[in-house]
Amino acid sequence: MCGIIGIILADSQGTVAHELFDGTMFLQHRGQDAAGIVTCGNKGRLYQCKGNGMARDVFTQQRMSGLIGHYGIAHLRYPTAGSSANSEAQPFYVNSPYGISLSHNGNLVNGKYLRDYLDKSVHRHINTDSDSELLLNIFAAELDKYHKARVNNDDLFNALKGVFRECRGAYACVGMLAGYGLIGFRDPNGIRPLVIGERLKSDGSKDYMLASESVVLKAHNFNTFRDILPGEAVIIPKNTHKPVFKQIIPKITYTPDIFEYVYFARPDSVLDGISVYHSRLNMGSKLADSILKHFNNDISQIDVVIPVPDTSRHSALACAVALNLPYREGFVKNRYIGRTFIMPDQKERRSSVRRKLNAMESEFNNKNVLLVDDSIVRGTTSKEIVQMAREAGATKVYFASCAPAIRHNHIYGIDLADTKALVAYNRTENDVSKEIAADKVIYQDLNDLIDCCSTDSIKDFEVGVFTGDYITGIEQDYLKELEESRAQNQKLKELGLGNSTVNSDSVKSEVDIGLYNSGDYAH
Ligand SMILES: O=P(O)(O)OC[C@H]1O[C@H](OP(=O)(O)OP(=O)(O)O)[C@H](O)[C@@H]1O
Ligand SMILES: NC(=O)CC[C@H](N)C(=O)O
Ligand SMILES: [Mg+2]
Repeated sequence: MCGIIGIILADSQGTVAHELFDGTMFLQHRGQDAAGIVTCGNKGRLYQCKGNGMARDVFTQQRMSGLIGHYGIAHLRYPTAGSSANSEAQPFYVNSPYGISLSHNGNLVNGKYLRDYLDKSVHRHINTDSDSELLLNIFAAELDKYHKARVNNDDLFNALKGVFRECRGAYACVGMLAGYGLIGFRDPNGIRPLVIGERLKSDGSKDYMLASESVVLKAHNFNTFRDILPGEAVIIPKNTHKPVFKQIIPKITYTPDIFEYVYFARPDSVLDGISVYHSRLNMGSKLADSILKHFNNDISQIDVVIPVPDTSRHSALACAVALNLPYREGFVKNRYIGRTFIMPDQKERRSSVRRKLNAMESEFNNKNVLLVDDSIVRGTTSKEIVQMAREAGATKVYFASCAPAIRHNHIYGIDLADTKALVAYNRTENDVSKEIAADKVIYQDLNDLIDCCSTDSIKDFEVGVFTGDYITGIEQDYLKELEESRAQNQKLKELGLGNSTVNSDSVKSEVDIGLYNSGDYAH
């Protein structure tokens, strides 16, 4: 899913890097693989610090001290295209034209076409397998068409029109044109989120921030904010320091990815006017209805509702209240282990569940427990958790999911390339119960989930992961190629070649050209 941030301060002598760094702390849950910041100094020079790792490890004090300038962008990466090579850490940069850097959240689904177009028609060199590098180069190629020494807002908006025309898929982006200012834009279906806010200063001037989630804005006192709309762009030039909004192309749909509400986003964010927290409470209450149905309205055989920390906590509580059953925190979460689902490989994910969650016997011993999680995806967590509940003495273990069964790829920003890895793939509910060794598995109904998130203005969501119908459609063979490339990356990683220098084109190397994309230059 990735997290993106852009900030421009009113004070042109100010330093933005600290706030960008602080902002990444609020979006770490969106990407744990790589982090990056690029700032722009007064002479229009860009300063960069990026590489693989969590934000706190990449942004050391020493590296941060070199990030000069009052505007800049940041990125937290959860790889969903290409590989997890250092060279694919974002923001990406191209020096021509004008010096552009870009942070992208989402996935393009017509990468093959874009790669071909960039190569054969506009002759731009692409150095990695990242779709974000393609997007940036499309933008650069569009801007190049004006053959101008200096561009203006209209040129930028027109170039974005070209981006919207060429790029298919999900993209919420913040970009920066060296010496010019900040840019933000969102795909015409509004699949991935992007919020803009302002912070009024005592002298009447304003700072501006763009971010994936409202929680970052609130935390930094950017109190007036709104969502960038599908197909809309904003430019905040450093000279005028006034945001200029433009609907670049008419919105096609307004269909945010429902998985933001199920799992991705922080509960204290409001995205597209929908409170993530409230949607999760709704999911818990609605799930109670399905549970009652499954038990023919007799839940006397359930003693206690227990959440699977972290994400399902609020839903599980609402579910327990609706069922009039006790709620207990039977699993203690180790706060030093990050999200397991977005870890890059399965072995790591599996062992992390046990390191992350520990069962308290007193809450399980001789009890029939109803475990509630936000979703069951590969089943890594649920399998382990059910077993832990039994080891802790549970008599019966029922497992309920706030999301419906996941049987399809998520193509807009979740690393779920291989459908066969999904525990519900080609399996019924009963099969899934057997697979995770639960006594019963209960899923939320899709229409109920949609109801939980709907508002007066947004009633449709991107739900392809549940239905296999994707809002943008996909390029022929896209899924097959995605599966193949992700499988190959996985194999290389298992062989320990993911970051090596072995002489093979398919190996992602630390020594991919480092001119603009190395993470280590700042040591
Ligand atoms: O079926 P799986 O493949 O295991 O995926 C689903 C699980 O992964 C996520 O937890 P995660 O540990 O990533 O994050 P959380 O702490 O926010 O719940 C999610 O909340 C589910 O618990
Ligand atoms: N999860 C995301 O948004 C990833 C962005 C981009 N597709 C990448 O893999 O770097
Ligand atoms: Mg979880």
